[in-house]
Amino acid sequence: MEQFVIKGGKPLYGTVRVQGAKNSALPILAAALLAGGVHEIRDVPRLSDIFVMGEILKALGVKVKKDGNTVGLETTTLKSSCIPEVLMRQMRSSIFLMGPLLSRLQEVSLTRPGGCDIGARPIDLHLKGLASLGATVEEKDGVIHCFARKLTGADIFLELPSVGATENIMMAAVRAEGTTVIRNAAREPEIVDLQRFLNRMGADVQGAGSRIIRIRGVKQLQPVSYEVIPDRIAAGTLVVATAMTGGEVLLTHVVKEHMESTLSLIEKTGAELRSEGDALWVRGPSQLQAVGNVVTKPYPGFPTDMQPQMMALLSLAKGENSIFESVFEGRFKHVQELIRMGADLSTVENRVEIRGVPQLMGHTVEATDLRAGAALVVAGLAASGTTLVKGLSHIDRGYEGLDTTLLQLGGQIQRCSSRVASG
Ligand SMILES: CC(=O)N[C@H]1[C@@H](OP(=O)(O)OP(=O)(O)OC[C@H]2O[C@@H](n3ccc(=O)[nH]c3=O)[C@H](O)[C@@H]2O)O[C@H](CO)[C@@H](O)[C@@H]1O
Ligand SMILES: C=C(OP(=O)(O)O)C(=O)O
Repeated sequence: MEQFVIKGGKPLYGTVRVQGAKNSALPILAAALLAGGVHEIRDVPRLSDIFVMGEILKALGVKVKKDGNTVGLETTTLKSSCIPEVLMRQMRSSIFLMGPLLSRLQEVSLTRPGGCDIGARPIDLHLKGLASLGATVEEKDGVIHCFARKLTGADIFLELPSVGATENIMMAAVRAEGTTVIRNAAREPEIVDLQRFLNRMGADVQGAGSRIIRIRGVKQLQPVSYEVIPDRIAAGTLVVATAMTGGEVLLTHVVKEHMESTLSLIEKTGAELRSEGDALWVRGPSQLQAVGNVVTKPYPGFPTDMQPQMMALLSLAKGENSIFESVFEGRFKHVQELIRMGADLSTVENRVEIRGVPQLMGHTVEATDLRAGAALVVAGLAASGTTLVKGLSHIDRGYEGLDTTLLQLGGQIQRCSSRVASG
């Protein structure tokens, strides 16, 4: 087992390029199945979730070729519509294969997806959406079998603006007969990126980024070469780390407009931010200030994927804050770990009250999910003494070489096997 050994208290300085977006790359790799031929997807971050997506695609018959951050897919050879359970369990994003397989092969068999333990994360909206397009959905002994000789456009209202359900329905609808309208659609930038990718392949999708998405079915799609957008959560995590350590960092490959809610909160803590083109300059304050109540919301609200990192930051802010988690009911597993590091936090249902402390202290802590892990790393960078962060498999799901990136910025972080670190 590996862990990070972090010697805290050193401000981050330097320039770093932000990775491509995990949450764009995963649905786009799945969407490539919609068109037979050779696709090239660029700026794909090297993450364990991307590796798993590659393994699933291979298991379905696709030829996958990786060269650095470029993934080549030969999808003509797609032959299976059955996703192995062992791979389904490894991540939530395995669910993205449903829409494309149903569209291309008229059927898909899979089990419920795995992923981070941050809540129940049902898939009812995905299944209802596909059923509205004419698919029959049957579940027996834990296996979901979904089939449709023909998919037909429909008017679909999502009870919640689910990111994954919006994307799955978009992918299933692009080759359906007629027009599909998704109402109360999620508006995340990654949905706009998926629309751009689908349209580049020849689809007719309009409205992503707004509450209503219209998809006019087309007969044929072509393979394409495409570059995914920058990762707004990876960028936000580095901004938080800079602000917490009182450092000064220039991030490149950033779309600032995708980060408005995160950046406006971080600015309120006293950090200075300036942007030009795709560059974002951050300087941390000598003392972080409280911002009041923070509530996670679907985009354009403050993202749940930044909540744990923001909690680490506010733990050091002068005054009192609270964070209300409105998206996932179980996304507070980092709270106990931050308390071990000296944070003054108390939880009441889905709200955490944060009373700022002058200093966090190094401790041995465990990442229980991806962003909880990111929060513990940024806390460790700012803390006095040494922090050991266990559970790196969670962090590696979403950050490409987080340790290498932080080392490049002068952070004192090392990836070690637990035996070496404790011996
Ligand atoms: C790969 C990817 O893009 N992952 C992101 C995506 O996850 P994901 O697409 O899984 O998240 P959703 O937007 O679907 O989930 C939002 C809420 O809807 C609920 N829900 C969802 C689907 C469903 O069928 N039924 C249902 O009740 C969920 O339990 C949750 O409470 O959006 C989340 C919310 O921004 C982010 O944290 C994840 O990083
Ligand atoms: C929860 C996350 O991702 P996923 O939906 O892939 O589990 C995340 O990126 O923080």
